[in-house]
Amino acid sequence: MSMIAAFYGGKSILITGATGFLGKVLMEKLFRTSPDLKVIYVLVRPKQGQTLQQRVFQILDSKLFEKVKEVCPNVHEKIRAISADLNQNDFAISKEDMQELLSHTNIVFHCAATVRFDDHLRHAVQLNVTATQQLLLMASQMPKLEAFIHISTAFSNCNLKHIDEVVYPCPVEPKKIIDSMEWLDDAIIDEITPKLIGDQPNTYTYTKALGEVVVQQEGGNLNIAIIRPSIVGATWQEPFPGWVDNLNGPSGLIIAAGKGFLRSIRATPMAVADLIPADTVVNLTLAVGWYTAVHRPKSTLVYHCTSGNLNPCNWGKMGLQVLATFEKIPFERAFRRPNADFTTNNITTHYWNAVSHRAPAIIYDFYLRLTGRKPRMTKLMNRLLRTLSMVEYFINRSWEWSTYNTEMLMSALSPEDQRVFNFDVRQLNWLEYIENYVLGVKKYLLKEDMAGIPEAKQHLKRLRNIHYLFNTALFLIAWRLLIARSQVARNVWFFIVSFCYKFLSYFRASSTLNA
Ligand SMILES: CCCCCCCCCCCCCCCCCC(=O)SCCNC(=O)CCNC(=O)[C@H](O)C(C)(C)COP(=O)(O)OP(=O)(O)OC[C@H]1O[C@@H](n2cnc3c(N)ncnc32)[C@H](O)[C@@H]1OP(=O)(O)O
Ligand SMILES: NC(=O)C1=CN([C@@H]2O[C@H](COP(=O)(O)OP(=O)(O)OC[C@H]3O[C@@H](n4cnc5c(N)ncnc54)[C@H](OP(=O)(O)O)[C@@H]3O)[C@@H](O)[C@H]2O)C=CC1
Repeated sequence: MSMIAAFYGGKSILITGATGFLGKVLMEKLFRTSPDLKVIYVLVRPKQGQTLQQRVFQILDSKLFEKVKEVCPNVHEKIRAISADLNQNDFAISKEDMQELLSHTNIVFHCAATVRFDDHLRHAVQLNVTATQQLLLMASQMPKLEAFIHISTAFSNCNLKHIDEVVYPCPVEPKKIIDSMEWLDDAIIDEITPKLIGDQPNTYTYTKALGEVVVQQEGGNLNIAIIRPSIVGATWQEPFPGWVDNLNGPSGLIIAAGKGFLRSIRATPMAVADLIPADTVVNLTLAVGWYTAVHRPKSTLVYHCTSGNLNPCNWGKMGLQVLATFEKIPFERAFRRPNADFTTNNITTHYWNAVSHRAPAIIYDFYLRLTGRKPRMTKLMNRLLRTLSMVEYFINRSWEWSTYNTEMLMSALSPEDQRVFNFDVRQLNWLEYIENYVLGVKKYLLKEDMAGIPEAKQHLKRLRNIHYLFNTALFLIAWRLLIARSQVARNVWFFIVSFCYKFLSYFRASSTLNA
């Protein structure tokens, strides 16, 4: 019997960010392994004209939860959606709901965050710092609380090369930042943002670092742990391989490469691609929840959930495997044949951006205009280039994350828990994982049918022929222009033609003799 699964039985669990990528996988695993848990409270905001209930039921009715329905048929009754906006005071939670949360919650998993790299500092601070502070305040009023698990990111200190499982101090105290956001106007915030974030690449990593300091400073007597995942990718094994439902991290770029939009990417092939599957993160998170509640470590422990030091894979290997998978499992209606390449040089990056990204987009938009349709490719390409510029920082560097706490926890688990809540990334076969990832992107993100693969392959063959035809025509035109202008080119041309003629004459003569 799994001790961890048994621990969550009968518990009331509060999850923020349950409608997000990681939150959904976390809920799924909890319901599947501990179907006798009492209730999961999820803080949700109404969105896109859907009520809370509709949002939550839509998640429960998705493919991700198919296995849950078998072991926990009454899953709909065990989830309680609470209307909340983490940007508001007291999260805009009603008094009754707040009372219920405060008096019943046993475990808190704080996953909600803004994960956009370009978010305005005010918003990023509100969600990643102030909301964390408020949640801690709420947690301190929960008499039955056993553990508070905060999800951060391994990149919260990415200005360092070697990162230990400790909370690093920030140059400016989070409290001062929170206060200043209240009275500074947007223009001034824009102006001081680069100075404040210093050597951090964006407001996301900066505010996640501040959030950790808040957790450490304001955790009081709570039993707290911090989890730092690196780049969270599709699921490895559970509930099935390759599940992913948003474009963050590599997923959007895999689509862009598979559809033929992405041709070149400024990345260091030997840099470590520190991906970590979503189910691995969730298994560690649940194990940490159990350990923190049962063993009550004296200080706040930080757990790195990374792959680079235990089972490294680099961007070069990952890119090649992604491309190899497109051969077997192509995406439908590709714009061009998938053929993305890595470059490390600024000049070649600009060159390929102009030649392989912008020029085809402009030509295609021209064609769309000519045929009376709305141009859209340039806009899409600009968005892709913007995304590339945002992720460049992370794909041209390698980091070393120590994993003592994570390894300590692994050895503290029973063999059964090590199996059910496996977070040993050394067992991961990257080639298999990446293939399943690409397949998952096709199935769950693009919602493409496997039956369409032969047609997609045909389409790629047509694109290849068009490509050859286009290149041949381009070469002939260029050559024709050259021999019209240059005596040297003309001489070379006459030499080639006379050589071919002589060769043919010789061939014809020898075949006549043989006959
Ligand atoms: C050889 C091949 C190799 C390929 C593999 C290479 C892999 C490299 C991967 C590197 C990843 C590095 C990640 C580092 C993560 C750090 C760790 C964390 O904690 S970070 C935690 C993780 N956080 C992150 O990863 C956040 C990163 N993302 C961002 O910060 C922002 O998306 C942005 C600033 C990049 C673009 O902002 P903006 O231009 O304002 O665009 P919006 O977002 O507002 O979307 C507008 C519309 O476009 C749509 N769409 C969007 N992207 C794509 C796409 N790629 N495609 C297609 N469509 C896309 C989107 O659905 C939307 O549609 P609609 O709803 O309007 O219909
Ligand atoms: N994905 C990754 O690569 C990595 C993620 N992480 C961390 O993991 C955690 C989860 O990330 P992930 O699941 O990928 O992120 P998502 O963007 O998929 O999910 C974010 C969640 O936060 C919720 N949220 C955002 N704003 C509010 C708000 N104002 N009020 C209430 N809820 C809100 C979202 O709700 P809604 O659905 O309503 O928008 C959503 O449920 C984050 O803390 C992130 O920093 C760490 C490392 C890497």
